[in-house]
Amino acid sequence: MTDSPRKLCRWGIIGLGGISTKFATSIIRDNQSTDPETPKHAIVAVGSSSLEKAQSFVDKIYKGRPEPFSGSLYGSYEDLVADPNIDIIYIGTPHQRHHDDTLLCLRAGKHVLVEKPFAVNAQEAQEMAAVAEGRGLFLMEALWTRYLPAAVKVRELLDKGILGDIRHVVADLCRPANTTGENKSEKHLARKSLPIISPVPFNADPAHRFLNPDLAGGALLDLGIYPLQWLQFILGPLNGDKDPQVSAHIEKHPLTGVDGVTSAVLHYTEAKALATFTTSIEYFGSDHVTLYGTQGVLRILGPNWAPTSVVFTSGTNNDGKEEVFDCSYEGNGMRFEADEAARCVLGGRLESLSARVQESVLMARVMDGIRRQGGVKYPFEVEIGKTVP
Ligand SMILES: NC(=O)C1=CN([C@@H]2O[C@H](COP(=O)(O)OP(=O)(O)OC[C@H]3O[C@@H](n4cnc5c(N)ncnc54)[C@H](OP(=O)(O)O)[C@@H]3O)[C@@H](O)[C@H]2O)C=CC1
Ligand SMILES: O=C1OC[C@@H](O)[C@H](O)[C@H]1O
Repeated sequence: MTDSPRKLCRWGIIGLGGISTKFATSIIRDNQSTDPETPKHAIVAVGSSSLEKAQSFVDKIYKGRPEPFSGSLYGSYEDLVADPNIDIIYIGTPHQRHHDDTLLCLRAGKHVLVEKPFAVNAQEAQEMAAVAEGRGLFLMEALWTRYLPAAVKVRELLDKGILGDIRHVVADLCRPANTTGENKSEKHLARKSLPIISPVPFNADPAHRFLNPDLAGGALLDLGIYPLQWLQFILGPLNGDKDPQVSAHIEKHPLTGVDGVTSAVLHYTEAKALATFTTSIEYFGSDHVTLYGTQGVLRILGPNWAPTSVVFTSGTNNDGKEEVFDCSYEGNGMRFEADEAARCVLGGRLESLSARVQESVLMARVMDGIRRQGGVKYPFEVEIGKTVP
């Protein structure tokens, strides 16, 4: 008896900046899954603002590879979505484009994996969900963290009930948006001139997507989504899919007025648990997740977008036995989410159970609520949470 060959998932990629480079590198270079149920990945098309950029993207990704790029290059997203050889499109554009780019792909009949945050507000998120559902297409927010070994371990431990009742979860993520320093990604000029509210004490470029209101910059949508998705991952299932109640404050960034420091308390009323998070693009701060239960404490360590270990302390006094779970992995970790999207698409499933579309809509609603309380509206919104039609 011969084994049946592994299926092949054929990817198209649009928006060829920093994260698309990491994603593409991971799916073709990182150690691939050996699970016979997980398809192999092939990049069959890349679409960019110019053909030259598409060419230099594949030159970079395939440099030193035994196999050359044999797919198609497109100088526009519209051309790429018409390619009949694509199974699924990965969207790596900035926040404010996720809605339009997702609809472009879905309306061309393509399944979609769209970068985080799913959309800039719940109105956009709901429309994306409705179009995917109406056309029977797969749609997933690229919450890559949820597919990493640490998240799989956390789910396993929680399902065993090791914490007793979870009463409180703390998850923060604070990193300075030093856009001319080491975490610089591609810079793009603002399409409008931006008001300079006051000088800031570090090298921050107001046109960069971290800070640019036209690109829905700010801490909440870029970094805050990570702690928020952890809180949802942990408490959402215990809350009967109901929205948590939110109380939030925002300190605006002095340079452009996007959210610079944002804190929220979330009350998961059905779960009878509280959760708190702070996110910032102004300073370097805590990036762990801690779960406090009646029978112990669970710490998820490492930047919480990509944790590499989980530590459980049993007992009711934080004095019990400590158990450390190593959850490290090879490569940059993006291929785990790609594996899941590929399994879904080739298996005929319309969403991933670990990142359901309605949960992305819920998180967009929560973030709208936080921005309403903090008074942060993007220039393209008629009011907070409502994009100009
Ligand atoms: N999962 C993760 O770990 C990470 C996720 N992200 C997410 O990925 C997305 C992109 O971030 P990142 O890769 O850092 O951004 P970059 O600025 O590096 O790249 C974005 C790309 O989008 C395209 N684009 C289309 N319209 C615009 C526009 N108006 N302004 C700028 N770029 C535009 C460009 O590609 P082209 O010219 O080819 O069309 C550009 O290269 C964001 O949603 C971000 O939150 C970012 C970093 C890490
Ligand atoms: O998603 C992200 O994770 C890594 C960060 O450096 C980046 O700003 C953010 O977009």
